[in-house]
Amino acid sequence: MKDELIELIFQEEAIIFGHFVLTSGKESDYYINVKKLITNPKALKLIARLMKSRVEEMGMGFDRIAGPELGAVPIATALALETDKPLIIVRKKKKEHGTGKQIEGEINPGDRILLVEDVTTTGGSVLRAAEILEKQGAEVVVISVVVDREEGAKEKIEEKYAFLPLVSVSELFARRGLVRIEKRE
Ligand SMILES: O=P(O)(O)OC[C@H]1O[C@H](OP(=O)(O)OP(=O)(O)O)[C@H](O)[C@@H]1O
Ligand SMILES: O=C(O)c1cc(=O)[nH]c(=O)[nH]1
Repeated sequence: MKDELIELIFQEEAIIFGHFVLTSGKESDYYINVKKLITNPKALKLIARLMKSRVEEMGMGFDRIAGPELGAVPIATALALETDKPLIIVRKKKKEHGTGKQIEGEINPGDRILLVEDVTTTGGSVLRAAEILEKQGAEVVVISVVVDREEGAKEKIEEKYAFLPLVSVSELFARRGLVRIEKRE
């Protein structure tokens, strides 16, 4: 399944080259456009199945699945359908009207959460979501991501949580026989 995902990433042109500014403000000469995968039913199903089997292999029990806006929402939804576990969506900021909520979905104190993300670079975005969930009494037990860019997220996340990337960027580059000149700061 993992090889199939790596193939799809190239087939769907979910890795592109050029000059990109990232969420963290860092700059990069490549970009993982996971949106290409999460809008493709075949790829989305594959991601959900792979995440489910990897989490099961770890033997990690969880009660709910959470995904931060935006990229993780389809992934968390597909995984909720695959596992029959309830879904939680974490907004980037509180809704400014209506319910005023930042979290959609129920959380009971002590609920064990599988938190998913599309891409991790510094890990800042997913760790912010984890903090928001924990303020509501949840316990984040594992963070799973489709592609980890290996730019510090793993080290930061593993200070507190189990981390489960489906694919790391070095595996993508190795598959294509590409050599990364250097990691940009
Ligand atoms: O690990 P980090 O350094 O925090 O970077 C990764 C984050 O950047 C992207 O989000 P983006 O802000 O592009 O949001 P989107 O999903 O709403 O497009 C991605 O979806 C992660 O959330
Ligand atoms: O760090 C980011 O913002 C980022 C990097 C990347 O490769 N893809 C993405 O969607 N976001």
